[in-house]
Formats: sequence, structure tokens, C-alpha cells
Amino acid sequence: MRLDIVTIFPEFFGVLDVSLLGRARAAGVIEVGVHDLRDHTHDRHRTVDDTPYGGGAGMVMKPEPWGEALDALLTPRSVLIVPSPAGHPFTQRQARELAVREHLVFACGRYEGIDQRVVDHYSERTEVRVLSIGDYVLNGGEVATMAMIEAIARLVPGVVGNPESLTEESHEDGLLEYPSYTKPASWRGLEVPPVLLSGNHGAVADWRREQQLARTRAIRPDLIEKP
Ligand SMILES: COc1cccc(Cn2ccc3ccc(-c4cc(N)[nH]n4)cc32)c1
Repeated sequence: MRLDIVTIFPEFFGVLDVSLLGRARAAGVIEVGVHDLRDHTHDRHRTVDDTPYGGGAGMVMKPEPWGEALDALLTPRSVLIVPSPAGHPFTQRQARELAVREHLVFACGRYEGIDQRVVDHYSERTEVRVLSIGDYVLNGGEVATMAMIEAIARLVPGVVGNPESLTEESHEDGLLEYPSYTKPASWRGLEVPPVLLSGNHGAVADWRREQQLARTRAIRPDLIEKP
């Protein structure tokens, strides 16, 4: 898999060399390119934003630098991912879908966002996903991109040491995960649920499923599909 990130803060992504992704890059499983949007400006001030048509507060990112930057990166097999508070929810299902794709290009906006014509233009000629990581507003797309890259990269074969650990996670089966315990069996008067010490694997599996359902009903009833 290749990831390309376009941003006005390329230094933000330096951490990708040390995280989980660092090992994946070292193993050649994932290639990452970080690109400064300002390299695609041609004025003395390297301008990437301007005032919004129709008035209003803040600034909007100009389409021309984005067009030049994305033309240089996108191929017909790419997926262009545009983080936005107005996007479709980024979910574990999205992460699974994107983890098997060949080339992801992340467009990290700032200010009040990117001129809409950029999404409109590329939607005509490639796959574009405008995605939100949650119902809150960040200052730009970089943090959202980092979160999505981590969620996606860990599902790419060869990135995580033990692939089995990926199957029993929250949201993998549509439910929240069960509570986990380790030694000591008793801590500050709190005991590990006895079933987990029983050695009865069937009873443990049943208990864990019950815990998943109870937790999901209590914390995220929206995840339980209505019959
Ligand atoms: C576009 O509308 C906006 C309105 C007010 C501020 C901003 C700031 N901003 C700029 C680019 C950008 C990209 C992503 C996000 C974002 C994503 C999520 N889940 N929250 N926030 C926020 C971004 C944008």
C-alpha cells in the first residue's frame, strides 16, 4: 500500500516514522509520502487561502494549489480521502475497506476547509471519500488523517505482529469488546471474574459474548441493528 499526504504542515507527520507505521514502512509493507501544499503555489507569499465568496468569517483554501498537488499524485486506482467535519462517518468498516486498497491520498485542509470544487472535480475522475472521525470540529485535517492512517494501517497484512488480535476488537464484529483482565487475580480487593480462571473455554467465550452485548446495549445502543 502507498499513502500520500498533502498538508501545509508536513512536519506534523514526522511521527509516522516511529509508530506502528514505522515498522510497516521498514518492512516495505507501506510506503508513505508527505507533500507540502505550498510547493504548489507560485506567488511570493506561497498563498494557499483566500476570503470566502458570499462573505463570512475565516478563509477558504484556494483550488489551484490543490489541483496541482493532486494531479501529481492521483492515479485511476487511487482513493482521495478528504477529512471534514461534514463528512461521512469514518468507521471500522471504512478502515477495513481502505486497508485493501493500493493507493490512498489524504488531503489535509485547514482554515474553514478546501474550495468545494476540488472535491467536485476529482469526484468526476477518481474515488473520493469525504470522511469525519467524529462529531466535533478540529482545526484541520492532520489529526483526523493520523487517526485514519493508524486505523487503516494496522489492518494491512504484515503490519500488526499477531493478526488474531485484530479479530476480537471493538467494532470488528459490530459490538464493543469485552472487559480484559490480567494478573494479579486480586487487586485492591477487586477480583477477576471467576469464569476467566475456570479453564472452561466454552464458558469463557459465552461470558465474553454476554459482556460484549451488555456493554454495547449500555454504551452504544446505536450499534445494535434493529431486527
Ligand atoms: C470544513 O468546515 C470547517 C468548519 C470549521 C472549521 C474547520 C477546520 N477544518 C479545516 C479543515 C478540516 C478538516 C477536517 C476537520 C475535522 C474533521 C472532524 N471529524 N472534525 N473536524 C476540520 C477541518 C472546518
